Amino acid sequence: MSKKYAIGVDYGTESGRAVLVDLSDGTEVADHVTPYPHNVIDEKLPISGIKLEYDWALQHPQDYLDVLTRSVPAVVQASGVDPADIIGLGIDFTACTMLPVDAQGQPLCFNPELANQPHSWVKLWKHHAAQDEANLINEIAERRGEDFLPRYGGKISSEWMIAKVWQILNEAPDIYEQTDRFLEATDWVVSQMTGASDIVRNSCTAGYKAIWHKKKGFPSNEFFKTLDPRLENVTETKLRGEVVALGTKAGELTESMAKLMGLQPGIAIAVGNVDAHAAVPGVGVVTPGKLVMAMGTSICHMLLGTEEREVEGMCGVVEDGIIPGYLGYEAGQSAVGDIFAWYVEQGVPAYVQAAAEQEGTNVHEWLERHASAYKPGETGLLALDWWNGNRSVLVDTELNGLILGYSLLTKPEEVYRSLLEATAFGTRKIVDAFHNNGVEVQELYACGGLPQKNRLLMQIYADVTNREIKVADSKQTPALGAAMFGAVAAGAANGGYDSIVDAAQKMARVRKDTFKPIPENVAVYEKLYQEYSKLHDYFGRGENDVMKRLRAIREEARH
Ligand SMILES: Nc1ncnc2c1ncn2[C@@H]1O[C@H](COP(=O)(O)OP(=O)(O)O)[C@@H](O)[C@H]1O
Ligand SMILES: O=C(CO)[C@@H](O)[C@@H](O)COP(=O)(O)O
Repeated sequence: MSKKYAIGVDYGTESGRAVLVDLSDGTEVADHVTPYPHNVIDEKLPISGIKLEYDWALQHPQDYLDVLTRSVPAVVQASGVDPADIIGLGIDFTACTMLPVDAQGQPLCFNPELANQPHSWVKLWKHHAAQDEANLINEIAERRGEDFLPRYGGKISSEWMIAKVWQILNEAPDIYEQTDRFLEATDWVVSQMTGASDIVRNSCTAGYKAIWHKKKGFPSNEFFKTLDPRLENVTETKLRGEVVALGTKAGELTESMAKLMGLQPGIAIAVGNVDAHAAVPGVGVVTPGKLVMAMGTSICHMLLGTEEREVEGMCGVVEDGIIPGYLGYEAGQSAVGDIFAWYVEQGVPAYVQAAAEQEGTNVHEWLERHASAYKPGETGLLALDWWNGNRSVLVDTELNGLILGYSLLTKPEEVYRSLLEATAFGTRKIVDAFHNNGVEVQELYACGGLPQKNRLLMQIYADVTNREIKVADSKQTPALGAAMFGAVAAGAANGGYDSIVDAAQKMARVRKDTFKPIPENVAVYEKLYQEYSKLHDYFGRGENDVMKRLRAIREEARH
């Protein structure tokens, strides 16, 4: 039999990338990135120019289709592989990235009559404007003693499906009415490839983002009715659809999409998946004790366990949510690379930019090099990494960033280093929350853009967590994982695999070089972490709500 291949498509925050993978050993034969033409829409709507409120983050669904019709043919062409040997395709996506669609499965924002309504567009995972709804969901769930709350670390996030759906109902009841279904973007894109009239939902986003449970289903109608009588039947109406397990074949590629994507019609299309979750088999992790960090604009922390434990502020624990047969745990930090990007774009003096340009390097690399000259603790700075709120363990999008310890002598590279360290302390909080609550974390695995870009960052993470970090060999780990799920959807009989464990064992690799904790650094960072924890609790657990008061004053000033 000739060699067989699968394609994985990874939908990130700013771009989508396709990778064509050799199924015999996981070699990434070709990859191609399509930046989203509309990127993150957070100021004004396309075409109408209507201004968006603070904390909004939308996307254009056409950008997702563009990735399929640009990046997929590009990898096929670059690889020289015969399309007849490409047997499956899987995708992974940011989540909860959701959209309202009509009865034909078309996004409401494609309708020219609705395109000027912000609520008809895709709400990106980092759309944080449904916090009021999330607060009420949590209050009511707690009052009613809903048993789902502990599975989500005690709090449902404003980033997730139910809060976003409720915000639409509250602020644009006409859009809510005209919505046939609310879909995760990952399920919508899959339906566009399979043409399935009966759209399927994947168990991963249903479980982590829409409070669905393998045995118990969604929360009761009674619960939704208490939230708002208009939501009583939402799970049977606008959230309806069969929920199917990861690795399942959602359907086959249609003739029309095959033509646009340069593939053969009829190949297996796997049900959608989440970027961070796909990355776990992508680095070869299929057993407990190994925390996978998908490190990019944000970090998602993924871990397998054998028992359901309650862990403060985790995003969720879902049976079979990552790898069948295990409980999949997720936690995360809402901004990591985004914080460094903010500093590089908004905080760096002109002389740094000029120096970087003169040396033919970028500003991140310049700052990393200069920050590396400092020893842990030497900057005298300490920061809280809440530039985009706190996802775990506090689950509060209304918290903000903080840097302490400035003096007239503070240098830009010292600030940069303090930001790298702050994100490492945030990760340590998550590692400790799992480990101290019975979900062991022995070693760390890193993938995503950051481990390839910043060695100082990775060494700081090893030192702060006092754990060895293995780095994925793949440059596109979530896409590799998605391709594995595509191969599983195709099945061994067609040259793919029968299980994700088989696929991961054959196709995933980590680099030889690892980041090991340096004992002197560990000791200093332990002291700094204790200080970080004090600040964390003081500003994050209600002792001083100054961050929330500042937000309220800002809102008043804006209106
Ligand atoms: N040298 C660097 N050091 C640290 N962060 C960097 C560096 N270069 C880029 N970044 C950050 O990496 C992030 C993008 O990560 P990447 O994994 O490529 O994207 P995504 O999260 O969208 O998948 C951006 O937030 C950017 O600020
Ligand atoms: O929240 C999740 C997964 O649950 C992510 O999709 C979200 O943090 C976005 O990830 P990226 O930073 O784009 O890699």
